[in-house]
Amino acid sequence: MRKPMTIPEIQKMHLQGEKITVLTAYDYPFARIMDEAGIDIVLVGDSVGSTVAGYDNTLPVTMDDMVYHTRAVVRAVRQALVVTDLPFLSYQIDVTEACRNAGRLVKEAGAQAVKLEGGEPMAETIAAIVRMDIPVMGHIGLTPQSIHRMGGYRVQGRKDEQARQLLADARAVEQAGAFALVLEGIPASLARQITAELSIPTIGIGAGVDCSGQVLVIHDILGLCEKYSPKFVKRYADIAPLIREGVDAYIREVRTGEFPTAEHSFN
Ligand SMILES: Nc1nc(=O)c2c([nH]1)NC[C@@H]1CN(c3ccc(C(=O)N[C@@H](CCC(=O)O)C(=O)O)cc3)CN21
Ligand SMILES: CC(C)C(=O)C(=O)O
Ligand SMILES: [Mg+2]
Repeated sequence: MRKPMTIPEIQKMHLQGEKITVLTAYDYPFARIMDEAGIDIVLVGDSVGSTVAGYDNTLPVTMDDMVYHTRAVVRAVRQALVVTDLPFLSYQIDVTEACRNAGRLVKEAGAQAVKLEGGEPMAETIAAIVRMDIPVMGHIGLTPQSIHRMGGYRVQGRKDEQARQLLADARAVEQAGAFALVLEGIPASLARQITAELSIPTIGIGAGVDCSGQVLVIHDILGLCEKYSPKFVKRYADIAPLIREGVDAYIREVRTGEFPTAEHSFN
């Protein structure tokens, strides 16, 4: 049996140069399947807003949403490390509120670590959460909670000045005590440079092959989210037609009286 994933185990993988695999999950059945497949980290992302709830972006997602989805995922996971996103407005107002909300995800929901978006300006917040012995994963580059500042989901760090800022952000997040850093939507060469500069692992999404690991949204790799098609998504399966096939057959059989038969009925 595989060893349960822990923060020290992630550090060991990184030291040994093993790629770290991360996928999002928001519910029991998906989490169960990817855990059994051997995923290293299950991320309960605030992308639950776009994938499951049908919002246009991640901003409406609440702390209660994240607690609910994390509890479902935690019940399913036996081996992987469970990390949960702090949603918009749960950590930006002040450090005290950030600490309380990070604590809720661990205490009420069972997350083993939390993730939050932002670089240098978030260093103090990251350090305070880490001081409570809650491991923090950073997230810089294309940070979806900054959609209105960015003016849409745009690749970040293409200009020299922005690239320098992202490198400073990455250093600040590491310095604050984060155990890993998500790099989203930045040029591959910049992600390679940041990964080389840091001693903590980087987890890329749209950040090229030279990150220490990769993360994608489960609905995207299975063809269940047609809303966005970012260049960085690879569709590994197309399950929407399978779902449609099952639903079509059910509707047809109920309408014709083919279902239920005696086999599905009680005497
Ligand atoms: N299902 C899902 N997958 C995600 O990856 C995801 C979410 N939801 N919700 C929150 C954000 C939104 N994300 C996105 C969405 C679209 C692009 C996108 O279309 N990017 C353009 C880049 C354009 C440019 O060059 O600046 C692309 O072509 O990939 C990127 C990230 C990532 N996150
Ligand atoms: C895509 C990952 C990094 C994320 O933040 C999310 O799923 O919310
Ligand atoms: Mg997120």
